[in-house]
Amino acid sequence: MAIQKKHGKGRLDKWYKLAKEKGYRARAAFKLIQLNKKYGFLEKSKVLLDLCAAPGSWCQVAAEAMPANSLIVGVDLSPIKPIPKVITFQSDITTEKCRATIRQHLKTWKADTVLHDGAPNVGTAWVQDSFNQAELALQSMKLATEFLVEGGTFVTKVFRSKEYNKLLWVFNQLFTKVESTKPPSSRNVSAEIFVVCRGFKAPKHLDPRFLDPRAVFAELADQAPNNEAKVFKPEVKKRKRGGYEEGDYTQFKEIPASQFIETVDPIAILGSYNKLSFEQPRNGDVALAALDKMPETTEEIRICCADLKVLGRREFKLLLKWRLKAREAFGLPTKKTTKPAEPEEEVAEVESMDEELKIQEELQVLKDKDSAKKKRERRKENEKKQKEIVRMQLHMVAPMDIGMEQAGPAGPDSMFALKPIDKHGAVNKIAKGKMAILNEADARKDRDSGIGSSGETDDEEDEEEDRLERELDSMYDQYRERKAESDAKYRAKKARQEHDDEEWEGVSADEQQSSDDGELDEDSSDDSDDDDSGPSKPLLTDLDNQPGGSGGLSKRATNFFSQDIFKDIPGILEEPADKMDVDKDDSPKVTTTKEKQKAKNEKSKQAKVEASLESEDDEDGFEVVKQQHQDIEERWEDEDKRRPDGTLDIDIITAEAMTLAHQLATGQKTNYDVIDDGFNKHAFRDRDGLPDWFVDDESRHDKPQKPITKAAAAAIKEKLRALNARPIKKVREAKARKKFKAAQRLEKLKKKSDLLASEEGMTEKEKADSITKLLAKAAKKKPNKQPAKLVVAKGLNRGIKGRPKGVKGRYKIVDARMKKELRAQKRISKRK
Ligand SMILES: C[S@@+](CC[C@H](N)C(=O)[O-])C[C@H]1O[C@@H](n2cnc3c(N)ncnc32)[C@H](O)[C@@H]1O
Repeated sequence: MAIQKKHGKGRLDKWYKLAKEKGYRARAAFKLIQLNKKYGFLEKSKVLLDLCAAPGSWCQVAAEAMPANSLIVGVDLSPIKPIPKVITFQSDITTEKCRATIRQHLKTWKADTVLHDGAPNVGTAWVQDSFNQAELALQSMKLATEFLVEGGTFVTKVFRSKEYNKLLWVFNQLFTKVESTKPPSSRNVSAEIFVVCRGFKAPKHLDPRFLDPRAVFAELADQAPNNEAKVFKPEVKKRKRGGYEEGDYTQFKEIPASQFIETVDPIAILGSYNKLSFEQPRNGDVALAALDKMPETTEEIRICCADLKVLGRREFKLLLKWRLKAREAFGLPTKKTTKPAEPEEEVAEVESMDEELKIQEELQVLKDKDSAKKKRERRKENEKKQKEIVRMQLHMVAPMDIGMEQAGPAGPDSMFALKPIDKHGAVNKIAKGKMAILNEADARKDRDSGIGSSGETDDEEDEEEDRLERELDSMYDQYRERKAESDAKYRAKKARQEHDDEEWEGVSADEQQSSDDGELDEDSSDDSDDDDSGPSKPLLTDLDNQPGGSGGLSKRATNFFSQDIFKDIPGILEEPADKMDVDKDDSPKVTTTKEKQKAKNEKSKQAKVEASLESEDDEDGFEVVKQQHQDIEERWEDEDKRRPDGTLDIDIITAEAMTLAHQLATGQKTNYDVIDDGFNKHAFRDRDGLPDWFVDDESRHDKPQKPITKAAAAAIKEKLRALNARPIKKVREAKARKKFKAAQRLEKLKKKSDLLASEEGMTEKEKADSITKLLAKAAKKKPNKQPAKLVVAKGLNRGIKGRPKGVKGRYKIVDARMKKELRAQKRISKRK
C-alpha cells in the first residue's frame, strides 16, 4: 500500500497558491481581504493595530488597502520580518509590557481598527483550545477597549464553542453592530469564525467584569430537569448535549419500588431513574416485600418497572395508578383519604395532570375525528369528480349531464332554467361543453343573479375545487418550466408537440369553433332583444343548427329569402324544403360520435357557405356552396402539410411516418385511406376543460399504435446514424473558421504575389524567388511553445537575479516545496 504524505488540512488549496503568487506571507491574507470587501473598514482607517500579527500577511493587506501615511502597528509572540510602512514588535498581548509598547507606538492617537487573528498553541484538548482562544479574544478586546477610537472597528477570530455566545454577548454590549461571518478562504474544517464589531461605544466607565474571563465564561447554574415533561410527554426526547451531570457519572439508576410508593414526588422518580427494583436489600425491606406480594403488582407493572426509559404515557399512568392503590393499601394519604380542604400536595399534583391529560386526549380525539371526516369527504369528492371526467371521456355522459341528479324539477326556478343564462351569453359556452373557459367575470355575474347556485355550500365547494384545480395547474406549469429549463430533450419535444397542436387546432377545432361562434354569437345578439314574454328560442337550436325557418335553411338564410324581392321567384323556399327532408331523414342515423362530429363539421361549413351566399346574392347559390366547400377542403389539406412559417413539412423522422410514406409512394395507400385513418376513437375525444397535466399524461397513450415495417425502421435508424455521425456544432464551427482563415491567408498571398509580379524594378528571376520565399514562409508551421523549466531557488540559485547559470530557454524560479508539491500532484493524478 502506498504511504500517503499528510499535508496539513489540505494546505495546497487555491488560497495557498494565490498567496504565493501575490507575495503574501500567509493564506490568512485572503481572510482579511474578504472581510474588508464585505465591511470596508480598512479604507476608512488611518491607524490600525494588528494583535497576533506574525508572519504578517494581515499587516501586508492593511498596508495595501489603507490610505498612504497610515500608522500600522503589529505585535506577536513570534518575530515578524520587516514590512514596509508597518511597525512590528515581539510581545505577548496578555502582558502589561505589550500594552505599554503599543501606547508608545500610538502616542496620543487612537486606533480606527483593531485586528485580532490570534491562535494560541492549538493541539491540546479541543475544550482547552477553544477556551484559550476565547480567552485570547477577550484579552484582545481588552486592548481594543483601551486603544480603539469611538465608532471604531474590532475584528476578532473565535472558535464556535460554548464560549462563543458569551463572547458575543460582551461584544454586543460594547459595539453598536456585531456580525459573525466566515470568509470563503477560511477552511470549512476549521471551527474558526470571525466577528466584526463596528461602532465602538467607548463607554467612560466599563465594568471590569466585562473583561474578566472568569466572570464572562462563568457557567450558569443548570436548570432543574423537567421530569414532568419526561413522564407526560415521553415521546418528545431532548438530547443531552452537555454530557454527564456534575458529580454523576453513572448512566443507569435504580431505586427500590417501595420508595416510589412512599415518595411525595413520584414524577421526579419516573423522570430520572431507569428501574424500580423489587430486589430485597441485605437488611430486608418489609414495604417492598408487601408490595411484591400485592395482587395489584401485576406482571405488566413489573415489566414497566424494569425499564422506565422505554415507557410511554399509558404505562406511566399505569404506574401512577398502581402507586395510588399501594398507598391506599399501606394507609398512606391519597386523594380519596385526604379531606378536600387540605389536599396532599403530591396527590393533587398527579391528579391535576391526569385531568389535564384527559381533557387533552379528548380534545385530540375530537380533532382527529374531525380531520378524518374532512379528509374522507374530500376524497369522496375527488373520486366523484374523477369518475365524471372518465365518464365524459368515454362519452357516457355529456358535460351537461353532470350534476343533473341535483337539478330537481326542471321548472322555471330550477337550477337548469336556461333562459336567464342565455341572456348572459353563457349558453353557447355551456352547450359546447366549454364550462372551463367561462371566465371569472361570467361566473361572478351568474352568481350575482342567483343562477347556477344550489346553495351556499355548493358555491364554497366549487370555489374550493376551483382553487385546488388552479393550484394544481400552476404547480404543473412550474414543473414544466423547471423541466424545460433543465432538459433540452423535453424542450424539443414540447416544441414539436406545440407545433403539432397548433396545426391540429388551427384546422379542425378552431375553424369549427369560429364558425360555431360566429353563428351562435349572432343568434344570441338577435335573441338579446327577446323578451321573456315572447316565444323564446329553444336552447340547443344553435348548436344543432336546426333550421329555424322553412325549407331546411338556417334561420338567417330563411329570413333572407323570405324578403319581398324573392317572393315571385319560384322554388327558392320549396327546394331547400326537400333538402331539409333529406337532412331530417339523415339526422337520426347519426348515432356514433364520429358521425356526429362529421355532421357537425358539415353543418358548420354549410353555415359559412350560407353566410357567403347571403352576401353574394347569387341565384345559383347552392352550386357556389359546393365550390366553396371543395375550396375549404383543399385549403385544409394544403395547410396540413405546411409549417407555420409556410415551408413544407416533409422531414420524415419516425418509423411510422416512413412506413406511411413508403405505402403512399408504392400505392398501397391512397390519400383517402390516410384521411380515413384519421378518424379513430381518439381523434375526437373531448379535451376541453380538462386540466393540462391530465391531457399531457393521456396524450402519451391516446393515439393509435400504427404498424411499422422493418425496412422503414432500418431507414430511420440509418438516418439517425448519419445524423449522429456528424461532428458537433462547435467542431464544425472550428473547422469552418480554420478553413476561412486559410482562405484569407491565400487571398493575401495572391495579392502580394500579384504586386510582386507587377513590380517593374525586378527581374523575372527575382520575382520568382521572392514569390517562392513567400509561399515557403506561409507553408512553414509555427514551432510549439516549450513549457517553462522550473528552477529551484536554493543553493547556488538562492537570491540570484536574472537567468541562472546553465539554464537555456524559458525558465521559472520556484521554491523547493512548490516543485515537490507539483511533482506529488502529478504522481497522485497518474495513480488515479
Ligand atoms: C494565525 S496566526 C496569525 C496570522 C496573521 N494574522 C497573518 O496574517 O499572518 C496566529 C498568531 O497568534 C500568535 N499568538 C498566539 N498567542 C499570542 C499571544 N498571547 N500574544 C501574541 N501573539 C500570540 C501566534 O504566535 C501566531 O503567530
